[in-house]
Amino acid sequence: MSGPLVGRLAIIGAGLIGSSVARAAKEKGLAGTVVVSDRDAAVRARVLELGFADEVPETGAQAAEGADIIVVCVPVGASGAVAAEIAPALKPGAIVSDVGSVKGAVVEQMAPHIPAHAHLVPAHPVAGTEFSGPDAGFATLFENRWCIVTPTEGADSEAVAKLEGLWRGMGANVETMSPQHHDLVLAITSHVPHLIAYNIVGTAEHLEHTLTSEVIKFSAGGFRDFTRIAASDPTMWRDVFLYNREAVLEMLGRFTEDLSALQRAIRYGDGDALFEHFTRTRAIRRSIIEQGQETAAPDFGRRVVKDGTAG
Ligand SMILES: NC(=O)C1=CN([C@@H]2O[C@H](COP(=O)(O)OP(=O)(O)OC[C@H]3O[C@@H](n4cnc5c(N)ncnc54)[C@H](O)[C@@H]3O)[C@@H](O)[C@H]2O)C=CC1
Ligand SMILES: O=C(O)C(=O)Cc1ccc(O)cc1
Repeated sequence: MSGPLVGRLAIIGAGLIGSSVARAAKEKGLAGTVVVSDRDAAVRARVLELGFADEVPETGAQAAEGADIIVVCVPVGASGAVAAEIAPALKPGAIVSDVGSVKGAVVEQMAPHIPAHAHLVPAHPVAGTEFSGPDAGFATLFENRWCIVTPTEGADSEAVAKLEGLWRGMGANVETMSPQHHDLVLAITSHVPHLIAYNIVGTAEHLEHTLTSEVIKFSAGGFRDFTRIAASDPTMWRDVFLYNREAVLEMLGRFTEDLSALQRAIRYGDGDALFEHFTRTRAIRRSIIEQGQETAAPDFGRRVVKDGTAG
C-alpha cells in the first residue's frame, strides 16, 4: 500500500485559500501531516478550534522545518518576507510554492531567498470567493477549477510534477504557463473586472444620499453582482494592483478605448454597433458554458456563501 502523496505539508497563511488547502489535503488524505501557521495569533487559535491542522506552530520557519511541500498563502506583497523567513528551515528537496494571484512579482520576491537545495514552483488556483479568513475556507473550493502552475526556467520537473499532483489531488485541473503570460491573462479575466467592480460601487457611493439609498434598495440587477466582487479583501486586492501594475494598466488602456467606442455609439444612436457588440459578447458567454465552466442558469455569478454551499 502506498502512503499519502506528501509526507509533511506546511501551509503558511491560514485565510480563505490556506485553510481550503489544509481542509482539502486532510479530507482527501493527501498528506501524512498537515502543519498550518499564520502570523496572527487569533487566526492560529481559530485554526486549532476548527481542527483542520495536525500542528499549528507560531512561526512560518517552524512550519517549514522538515516539510516536503510548503504552500505560502499570504497576500502577494508578503510573499518575499515569508520566503526569507522560511529559507533557513528548508530541508534538501523541499518544494516551496504559493497561491498568489500575481506570479511575476511573486517569483521576483521569493526566488532570491530559496536555497539551491530546494525548489520554487509557483502556482495560482483560479478559485475563490469574496470572503477571507480561516472560517471562509472549504475543502471543495478547488474542485473542477483551474490551477495555473508557473514554473521558472530550468525548474526541476519532478518537483513540478509533485506539486501538480497535489493540486490534482484537491480536484483541480492543472495548466502550465510562464509567470508573465499568467499575469497578462489574469489582468483581463480577474484583475480588471475586480477594479471595475470596486469603481462602480464607489461611483454609486459618491452619488447624492437619496440616490445611493435607492441604488442599495433596487440592487437586484447587475449592480448586485458588482457589490459581491467589491466586497473582496482590501489587503489582497491592493497587493494585486500594486504587483501586477503593468499588465493591469495595459488591459485598462484597451478597456477604456473600447468603453469610449460604446459611449460614442450611444451618443450617436448607432444601434447597429451596439447590437453587433452585444451579439459578440453573448457568444463568449455561451462558449464558457459549453466548456462546462459555468452553469446556464441565471446564477448572477457563482455565489458561494460562507459555509461553502453554492446558493
Ligand atoms: N481570495 C481569493 O479568492 C483568492 C486568493 N488568492 C491568493 O491567495 C493568497 C491569500 O489570499 P486569501 O486566503 O484570500 O487571504 P486571507 O486574507 O483570507 O488570508 C491571508 C492570511 O495570511 C496571513 N498572513 C499575512 N502575512 C503573513 C506573514 N508574513 N506570515 C504569515 N501569515 C501571514 C494573514 O494573517 C491571513 O490570515 C493571496 O496571495 C491571494 O492573491 C488566490 C486565489 C483566490
Ligand atoms: O470571487 C470571485 O468571483 C473571484 O474572482 C475569486 C478569485 C479571486 C482571486 C483570484 O486570484 C482567483 C479567484
